Amino acid sequence: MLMTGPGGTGKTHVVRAVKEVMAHHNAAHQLRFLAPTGSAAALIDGMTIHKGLGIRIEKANKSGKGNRTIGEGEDLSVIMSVKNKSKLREEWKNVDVLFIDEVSLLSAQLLCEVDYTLRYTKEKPQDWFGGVTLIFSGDLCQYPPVGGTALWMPIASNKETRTISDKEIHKRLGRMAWKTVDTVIDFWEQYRMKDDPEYAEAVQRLRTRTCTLDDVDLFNSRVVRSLDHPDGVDMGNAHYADAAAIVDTNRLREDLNSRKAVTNSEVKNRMSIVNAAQISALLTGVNY
Ligand SMILES: Nc1ncnc2c1ncn2[C@@H]1O[C@H](COP(=O)(O)OP(=O)(O)OP(=O)(O)O)[C@@H](O)[C@H]1O
Repeated sequence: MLMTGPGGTGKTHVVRAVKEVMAHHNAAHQLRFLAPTGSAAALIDGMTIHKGLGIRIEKANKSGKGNRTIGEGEDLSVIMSVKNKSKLREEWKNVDVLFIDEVSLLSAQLLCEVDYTLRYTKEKPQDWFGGVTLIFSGDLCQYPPVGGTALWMPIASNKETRTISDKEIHKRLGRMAWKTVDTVIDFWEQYRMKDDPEYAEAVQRLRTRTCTLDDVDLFNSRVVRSLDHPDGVDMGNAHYADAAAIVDTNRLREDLNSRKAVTNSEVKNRMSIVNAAQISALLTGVNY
């Protein structure tokens, strides 16, 4: 099943609600919640797909460019990797349903690995996803996967070749796995921007790449104030106390969040306390 619709229509909200209902009925162990990235996983209190299914990030063939000749009885499993096999079987033995959120970030190649891993883990090699029911949630108009092929991308017709790269095999199998989705639920009611219908309509046009020049003016009128944009929106203004800002770096996000926390504590006449964390592990190649 696929639950889809524009951002802010409540897809993640439903995923969270299902989780709570199942926990209430002591059936939480039958469901797993995964997402392609750490941030998306955190929103549903889940794990990344790689962690939840023990999929190694590096490939057996690191370049992905090496060619394999198909039809020589070669087993696909040799180019896949599943670690801690018995641990994985134990962890997944009671799981019947897997939710994957932010599906636009899921590549065909990774879906192929999810399918293979579940077949192996559930010991049902003949069944798609090892017989586990997959519920995808997300919006395919949003960000595509990094370094992989989007699930909606059609596969080019077979060029009568017997030589095919690992990456291509994964892509084709992932696309076939995606094609097993037979139920689509469309979300359309806007919750996140319900108090700002003008903005919601412009965002909807941005989603379908049909923005007007007025939309561009509207977006530009909402740029946060900075040295580059001295006339921009002042997030410290009480009018914008509940406004969400979209930023392009984690650093800027942290900066805005801490300023907002200080403003909120001043408005509510509360003291703000900053706890500095000390990094004890040495991470090579990372600058702080
Ligand atoms: N049925 C609902 N009733 C009340 N509030 C809701 C409902 N559904 C969603 N919301 C609220 O609307 C906001 C957006 O919801 P949510 O994050 O689930 O949307 P989404 O479709 O997953 O968006 P995105 O595609 O950007 O991840 C959240 O603050 C959520 O709490």
